[in-house]
Amino acid sequence: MRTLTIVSERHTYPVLVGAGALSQLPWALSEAGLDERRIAVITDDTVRQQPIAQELAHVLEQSSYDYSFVVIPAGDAHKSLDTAVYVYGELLTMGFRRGDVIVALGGGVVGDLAGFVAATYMRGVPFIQVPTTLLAHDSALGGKVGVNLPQGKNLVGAFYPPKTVVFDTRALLSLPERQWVNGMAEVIKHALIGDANLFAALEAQPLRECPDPTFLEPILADAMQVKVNVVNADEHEAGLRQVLNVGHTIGHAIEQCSHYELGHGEAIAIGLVLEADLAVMRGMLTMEARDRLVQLLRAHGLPIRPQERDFAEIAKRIQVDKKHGRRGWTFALPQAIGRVEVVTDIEEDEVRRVYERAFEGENA
Ligand SMILES: NC(=O)c1ccc[n+]([C@@H]2O[C@H](COP(=O)([O-])OP(=O)(O)OC[C@H]3O[C@@H](n4cnc5c(N)ncnc54)[C@H](O)[C@@H]3O)[C@@H](O)[C@H]2O)c1
Ligand SMILES: O=C(O)C(=O)C[C@@H](O)[C@H](O)[C@H](O)COP(=O)(O)O
Ligand SMILES: [Zn+2]
Repeated sequence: MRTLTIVSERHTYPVLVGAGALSQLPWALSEAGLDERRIAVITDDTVRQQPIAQELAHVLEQSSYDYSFVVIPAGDAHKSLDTAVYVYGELLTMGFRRGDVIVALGGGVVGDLAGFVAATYMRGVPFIQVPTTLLAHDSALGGKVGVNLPQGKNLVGAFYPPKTVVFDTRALLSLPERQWVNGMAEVIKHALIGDANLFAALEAQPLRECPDPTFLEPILADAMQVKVNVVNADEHEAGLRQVLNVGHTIGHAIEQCSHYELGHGEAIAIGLVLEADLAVMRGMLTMEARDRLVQLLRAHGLPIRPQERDFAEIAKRIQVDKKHGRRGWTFALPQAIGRVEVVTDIEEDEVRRVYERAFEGENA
């Protein structure tokens, strides 16, 4: 098992990663000063049926914790204020108090929503992330919590760090192949941002399915370390943290336009390609590096072309992205494999050009 450390303004917290990490949860609760608290485990109706949920219940029972499950419907369409209101109601019904603890058991949807509930219920209760998807190697770290609005992704939220993250990689054994691949998009994103060696290792041996834990752990830890380094330098996204958003300015718009038919990682893969095209058009990135990115995404079975033909629909959603200042649009664009830069003067017309070009010669 490996431990990474995140230094937040509120508190420093450990990220435990490895097969069997869940057995460390009572220790982690105790280290965070949360012994003998009441626990609400927020999860979704798919994760509730998985072995990892039974395992969590077993661990809590063994340590005599008083716990209850609060179950929400699976899927990004439910990462909403309506679902948060439902969860607040369930917590009130069970008499959940300020001193009690929320455990987010699930992928990024559960983590973001449960974290948002934790940040806001009675003005804030402690919470713990127990990620269960590969994609959540990203979402469980860094304290961004929130929900979507009909107008755009993650438009309401907070920076609210968990007390600890316990990532038991055995959870990934029940993940469907599509969800594995979905998570690989953010692993590739982390390699693109800050680890050219990881990028090359994935080129040499693509991970189309969950490998043996001894092989997976260092790869996962390297991807997570890229995020940890950025978050530790700029927790509240004053500047540098925007690099973690590469692929997302267009990707979020694509994700929402698909009405969440596309997974987050699938949409981000398409966004990464289009934003790499934009970087090439601006003379920031070589065509060779762009082609390596496209090949790596393809090798992992990720989509690389958008489906939504109406750029106006995409532009409407890009417009509400949280990164933009008052002048142009702000994008995080790749400069090289292992380096991303924030650009603040992107014109809508440039994005339209790369977007519409993606449909040219599509049947060739
Ligand atoms: N806060 C952040 O920093 C951050 C970072 C990246 C992504 N996100 C957010 O994360 C979300 C995407 O996360 P996701 O892809 O994990 O989606 P998700 O939580 O919807 O999980 C994907 C699917 O896998 C199922 N699932 C989860 N764990 C499983 C398991 N162990 N076995 C079987 N099925 C399982 C879920 O029920 C769901 O149907 C998006 O809303 C995105 O905006 C947030
Ligand atoms: O942690 C970050 O910062 C990220 O940008 C990670 C992204 O992968 C993630 O999807 C995040 O939720 C996007 O944040 P947002 O600020 O664009 O909503
Ligand atoms: Zn993301």
